[in-house]
Amino acid sequence: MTSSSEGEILQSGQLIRDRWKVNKKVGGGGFGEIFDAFDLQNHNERVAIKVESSKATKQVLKMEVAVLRRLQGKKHACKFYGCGRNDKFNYLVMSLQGKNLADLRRESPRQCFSVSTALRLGVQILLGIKEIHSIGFLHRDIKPSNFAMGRTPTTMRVVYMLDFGLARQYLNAKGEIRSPRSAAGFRGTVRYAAVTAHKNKEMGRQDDLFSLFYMLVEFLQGSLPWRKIKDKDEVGRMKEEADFDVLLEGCPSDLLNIPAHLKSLGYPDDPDYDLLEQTLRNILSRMNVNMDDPYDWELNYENISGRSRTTTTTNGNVSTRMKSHTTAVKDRGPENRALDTQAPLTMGEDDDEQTGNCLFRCPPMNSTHTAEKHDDKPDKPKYKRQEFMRPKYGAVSFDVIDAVNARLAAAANGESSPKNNGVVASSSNNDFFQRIRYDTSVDNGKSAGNNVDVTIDLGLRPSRTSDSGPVGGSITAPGTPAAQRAQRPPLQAEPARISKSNRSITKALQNLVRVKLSVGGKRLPPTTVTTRRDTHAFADGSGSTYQRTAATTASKWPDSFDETADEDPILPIDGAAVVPRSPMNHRFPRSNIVGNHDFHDVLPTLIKNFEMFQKVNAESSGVASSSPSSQHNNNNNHGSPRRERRSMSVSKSALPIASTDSGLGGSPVGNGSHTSASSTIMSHFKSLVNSFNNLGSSSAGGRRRSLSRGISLDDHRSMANVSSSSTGQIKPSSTSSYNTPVASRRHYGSSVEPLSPVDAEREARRQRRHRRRSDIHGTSPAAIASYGQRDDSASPTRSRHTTPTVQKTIVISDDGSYHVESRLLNNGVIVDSTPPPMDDKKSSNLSCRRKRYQFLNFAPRAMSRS
Ligand SMILES: Nc1ncnc2c1ncn2[C@@H]1O[C@H](COP(=O)(O)OP(=O)(O)OP(=O)(O)O)[C@@H](O)[C@H]1O
Repeated sequence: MTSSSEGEILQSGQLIRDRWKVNKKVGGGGFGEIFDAFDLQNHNERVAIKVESSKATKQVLKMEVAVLRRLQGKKHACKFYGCGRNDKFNYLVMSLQGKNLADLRRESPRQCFSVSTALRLGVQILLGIKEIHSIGFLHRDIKPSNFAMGRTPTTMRVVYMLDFGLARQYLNAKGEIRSPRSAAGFRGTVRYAAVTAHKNKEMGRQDDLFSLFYMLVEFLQGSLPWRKIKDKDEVGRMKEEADFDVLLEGCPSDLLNIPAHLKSLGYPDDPDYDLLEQTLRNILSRMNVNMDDPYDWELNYENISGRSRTTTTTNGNVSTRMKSHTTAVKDRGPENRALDTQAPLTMGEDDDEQTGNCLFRCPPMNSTHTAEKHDDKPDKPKYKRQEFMRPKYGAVSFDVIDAVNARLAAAANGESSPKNNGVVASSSNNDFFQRIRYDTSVDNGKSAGNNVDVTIDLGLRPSRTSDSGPVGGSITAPGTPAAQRAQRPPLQAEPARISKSNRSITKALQNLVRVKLSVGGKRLPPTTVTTRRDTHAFADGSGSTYQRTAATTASKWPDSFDETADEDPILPIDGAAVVPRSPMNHRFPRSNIVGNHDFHDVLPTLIKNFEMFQKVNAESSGVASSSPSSQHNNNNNHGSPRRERRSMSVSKSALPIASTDSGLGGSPVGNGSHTSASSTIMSHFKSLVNSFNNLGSSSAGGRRRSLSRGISLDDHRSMANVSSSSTGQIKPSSTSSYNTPVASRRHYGSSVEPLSPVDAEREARRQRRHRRRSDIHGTSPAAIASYGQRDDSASPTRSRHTTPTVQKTIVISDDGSYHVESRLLNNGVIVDSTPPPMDDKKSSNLSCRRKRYQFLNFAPRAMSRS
């Protein structure tokens, strides 16, 4: 069989089952092509044949057949004539209808319908949806191009529902509601899909009706605010944050009842179809609209000013009113018709919208009965971007922002909750919390899927910098430039939302893949907070995740039409960019090792780290900390062995610290306090240095050789620094950082302070343990370095051919605080970065593998969950 044109399955004149003679193509969507044909056995009656290639990856016609058969006898369903398949295609023969509603709206000069037409269409569509729900199915792709007017004199004013390819049974054989899946792939068309679909949740009946609501808004306003947005998640966020008052500006306010009702419904709830219908009918009756009044197109779109068609009916324009769609359908040759139906692939199914035709605003209702004309003067675009949104940003994955900020606000306000381990931030911590900046972005990059990055900027500045106000966080919309980010208002912590945050954070963090830390504006490498499957992306039944740009996502046509099939795996369609998010192309494959960390695991650690910073800072200012631990530290004589050891260190490590700053933390420091501060800092340094040594020794033996081979240029430069510091003074360089090569770490450490016999013994024990473990597990830095370059599947032991280098940098801030950055370089490329633990006891207890991931100095509890 040859096609009449490339890509078409049928050709004009072709006979199917010796009964249907193909005339021409009248439509094409994502899943099939629709041909106009003659029924030779039925007085050449015109029929529509929907065909799909038997080779199509996505077979949906079987579902269509199943649903259409069940819908027979319903007012808004096409007549079913037959179906079949051969080795080339599957086909469904049904009654031929007229133009679809997307075409009809586009043909309107204002791209919108009058209120009369829009709401009467709305009533019919509502009833059509009610019909499909009544047979136990959801449509899941409610949109204007899936509704068409009849084409015969008796059907031309009836709306017909088309395209059941994405339908799903929500009732089982017993008529009970099927239990919802915890995660369902996105189905539908992005522009009209309900938020539920955007969230990949199981859709319910209310979601079909929500799509109807969006259709109505578009009918009335001429467009939807997200019509140009390509990103599905962004659209979802816009929908969730939409202010319906603004969305329906100038429309009958009763329409607000529709989303209000739908929002109150959950998956199993029965929508109140009558209430919705009544809402529409009430408006119509208030406007004195008759259901028999002509539709806009029957009046050739004359005088469409938003005024009720009732005025025009008095014009007696009966001939136009009764004009059949037959003509219109006939007029549309394949060259016009084939592609002007709703394209399934893009956000804007309307080509003209995509090419930037400006929007026209539907005149407000109160002008309906006035003589005021709106016809000639195009109104300004209905929606400016984001105008329609509420000023809060907390939708979809962005819940995490509110949640994080609320939690921080709670901590900063001194509230304690079990979730933050009872850690109460003192009022002196407020500065710290105010300076924590959360900056998120949804990354819809080519390979990363719908990940959410959260950058936590720990503004570790001395508290004296009170002039620096709170750092406003911002949300980065996916794919939007920084400029757009800047437009958005700073995130405000909202105590009122704390309880919601507590709930939503876990949910939101399901999508949270990476956390980036930056200290004092310096970005640390990303780490994973949670590695739960990314349910936010397009997930198929097999667990792999797809990214795609197609507007309509389809369910699979099972081999046998299994109505109880629980999964609707999606398949790539129509050349859409599909990137299976396999472990092989995950951008940060190794982050999976980290395990599932809840934010609540992270926060206490942050707070603890901060407390340590505070303590040092307070001591450096000569102010005794009021916290018991600080007092204890000051007393120097009692408490845990660790404290005692640290106290010992203090006495031994009273080395002068030369700093470019006038004093530690900028505070005037007297002799005593200077000693105390420097001692404490030195004790921390000692921990750090020990960590250096430990990691260096962990690369002993053959692997160590490979490490030392790879000292980079940076390393050599930094060795100069080190030698200059080996005089026993730690001298921050102009950048306040030291680069410490592997080969010199031990020397560097010794130069700071020799280990006590106890510490030396402990150290030796730990190194031995460390060596054993890293050899057994292949987690030596060399192995890790290589592993970091590979995908998940790469074996750590493939590291032999690489020349990894460990580069450590101590970054000392002006205020005396510091942190250590550790980088694993492979052939000069940073493959991993791991600040060593700040707590030497902890470090001695943790394996090399664990230490690698201690960006946040994760609490052992959190680590043990990985
Ligand atoms: N029975 C019919 N009579 C007349 N036109 C039809 C009929 N069925 C479909 N069409 C036209 O073909 C277009 C595409 O049909 P349909 O939606 O069934 O295909 P699809 O491949 O599922 O499209 P999409 O992916 O856009 O949903 C419709 O918008 C409509 O204009």
